Amino acid sequence: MSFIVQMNNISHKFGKTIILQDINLSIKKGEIFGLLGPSGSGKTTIVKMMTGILSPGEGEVYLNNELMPSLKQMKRYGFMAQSDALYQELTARENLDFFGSLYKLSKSKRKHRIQEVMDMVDLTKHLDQPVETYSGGMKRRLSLAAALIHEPEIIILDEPTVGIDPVLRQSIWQELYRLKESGVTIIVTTHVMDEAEKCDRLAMLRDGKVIAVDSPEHLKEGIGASTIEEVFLHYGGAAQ
Ligand SMILES: Nc1ncnc2c1ncn2[C@@H]1O[C@H](COP(=O)(O)OP(=O)(O)OP(=O)(O)O)[C@@H](O)[C@H]1O
Repeated sequence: MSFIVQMNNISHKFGKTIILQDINLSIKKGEIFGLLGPSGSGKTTIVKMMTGILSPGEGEVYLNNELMPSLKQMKRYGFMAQSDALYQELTARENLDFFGSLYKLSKSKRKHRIQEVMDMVDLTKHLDQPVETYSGGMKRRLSLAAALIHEPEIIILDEPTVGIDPVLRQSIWQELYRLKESGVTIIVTTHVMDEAEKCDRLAMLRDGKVIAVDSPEHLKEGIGASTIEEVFLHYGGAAQ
């Protein structure tokens, strides 16, 4: 089995506070891997380490068997952060063109990809509208489009559907399934149980520790639970 992302014995402190303790995670190519845990459990810190934005105090992160941070590997990621990193006064097209140029895509490639990713997130009609006129949900979808512009092999989404209505949430998940079908590995953080159910495998986090890792079905079967919430409570997690 080849793993696209590996985190080995990761521990981390901010000041004197221990934030992560002995994290070991192996993510398979082409799976949707969820990090589920309450606010402050360390999800964002973990994904920042995966992308190489943050170096762990102890332990190693490997992407495609290469030790992170590696500039070459960093380009293989698309990262959709919690707060939208968009230029409000620019149009969607200008924003995407800018992100595409950061990844050194040619002008014609950018033009082609802008059309493709905007189709994916159903925003083509709003391409030439300034982002400040977008609704919150539209901004989230545009952020997803921006994270996909360079055709990344791995996409990391930090709480992608926070503040998004159920219909849009569904459409973002449909998009994630389509990406998975095309071989993209998807890593998603969430504190929402029903979203966790949609992942192929799930790591449950509490206080900077991994308390369980498996598919949602196996996690439930293992303890005879009918919901992921029950599993989380069983392993010592807190309610949302
Ligand atoms: N730069 C920092 N300096 C000090 N403490 C930090 C820093 N970044 C995060 N923390 C702390 O680390 C802990 C884990 O934070 P993290 O953002 O990884 O959690 P999270 O699970 O993503 O939470 P949320 O769901 O609220 O985003 C929190 O207690 C947070 O206050």
